[in-house]
Amino acid sequence: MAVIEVEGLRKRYGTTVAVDDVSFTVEKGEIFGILGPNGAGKTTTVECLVGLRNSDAGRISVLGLDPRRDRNRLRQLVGVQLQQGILPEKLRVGEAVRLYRSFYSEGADPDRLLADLGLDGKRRTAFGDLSGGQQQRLAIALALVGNPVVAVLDELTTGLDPQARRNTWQLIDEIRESGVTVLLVTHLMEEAERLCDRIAVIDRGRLVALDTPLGLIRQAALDQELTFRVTEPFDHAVLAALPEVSGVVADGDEVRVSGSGNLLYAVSSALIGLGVVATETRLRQAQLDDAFLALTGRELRPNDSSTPEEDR
Ligand SMILES: Nc1ncnc2c1ncn2[C@@H]1O[C@H](COP(=O)(O)OP(=O)(O)OP(=O)(O)O)[C@@H](O)[C@H]1O
Repeated sequence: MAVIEVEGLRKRYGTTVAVDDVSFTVEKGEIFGILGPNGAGKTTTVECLVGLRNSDAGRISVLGLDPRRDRNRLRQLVGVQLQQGILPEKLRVGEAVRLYRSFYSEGADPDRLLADLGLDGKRRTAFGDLSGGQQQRLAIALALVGNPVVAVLDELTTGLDPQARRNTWQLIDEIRESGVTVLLVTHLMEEAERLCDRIAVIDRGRLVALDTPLGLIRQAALDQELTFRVTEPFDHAVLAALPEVSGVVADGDEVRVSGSGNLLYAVSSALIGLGVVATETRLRQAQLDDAFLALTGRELRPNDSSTPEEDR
């Protein structure tokens, strides 16, 4: 069942086309990623979805509701954590969660939620005194306090150190297990690959591809690369003639074979047939970032440009 339907979404700011004819659907219970570089139009897309921004054209349905017309009803059903959740520095954690809880007719127990997010010891701590990781967890708590059917999380782990990032990912897994549909906006390849069931790749406002992480890699039809060392020279033409092989390059005793399909099996069998012993064998499969580069012609920004903050 589709929880979110977007058809032909367009949004421009003056002469900048931020979102250009984007269409996708999000199914119940999935973690759906919107992946793209800075300025790709990700935030604008989700802002339109949750009724924070009016689109110029297109049709949006979230849980059967129109975000513009039914914004108040939708607010009860969709939890939103947008970039840089800004709270007053002096607002305490417990106060913030109770305040947000009061916006909903039904919702989570604030104390239980804080305990679940590992913030129960921080109830009396001011927002400004939290670490980056704790601020993120509070932002997630605020997005979940209304027991939403759909959670929209924008740049969830930007600025977190690797450990805090992994903890947050674990949390998202748990949110999904509780039945919440998650729309995750990210520019982090690893995050998208680790968490998302399907990913919409957006570049310069346009939807470039939409598939599972593995499907995106397959769509990009990228080669694998097999590297090994040999103790004695052999006839490379035997490997080059294999249907799985697209190229063979030798550098001293190191051989690099690129290709597709069951490359490892095909090359290993051929080497055994030749009586050649291969050592230090390594197989490099294409990753999502290779697929992104192949699909868009450019790289995402390096893993994370912001300064990681310690998760105290
Ligand atoms: N309020 C605004 N007024 C004018 N231009 C805007 C506004 N908000 C976004 N833009 C422009 O629209 C384009 C898409 O921006 P958007 O924030 O949606 O992208 P994004 O993919 O979320 O990027 P980021 O990850 O940097 O937030 C960019 O060129 C941006 O400069």
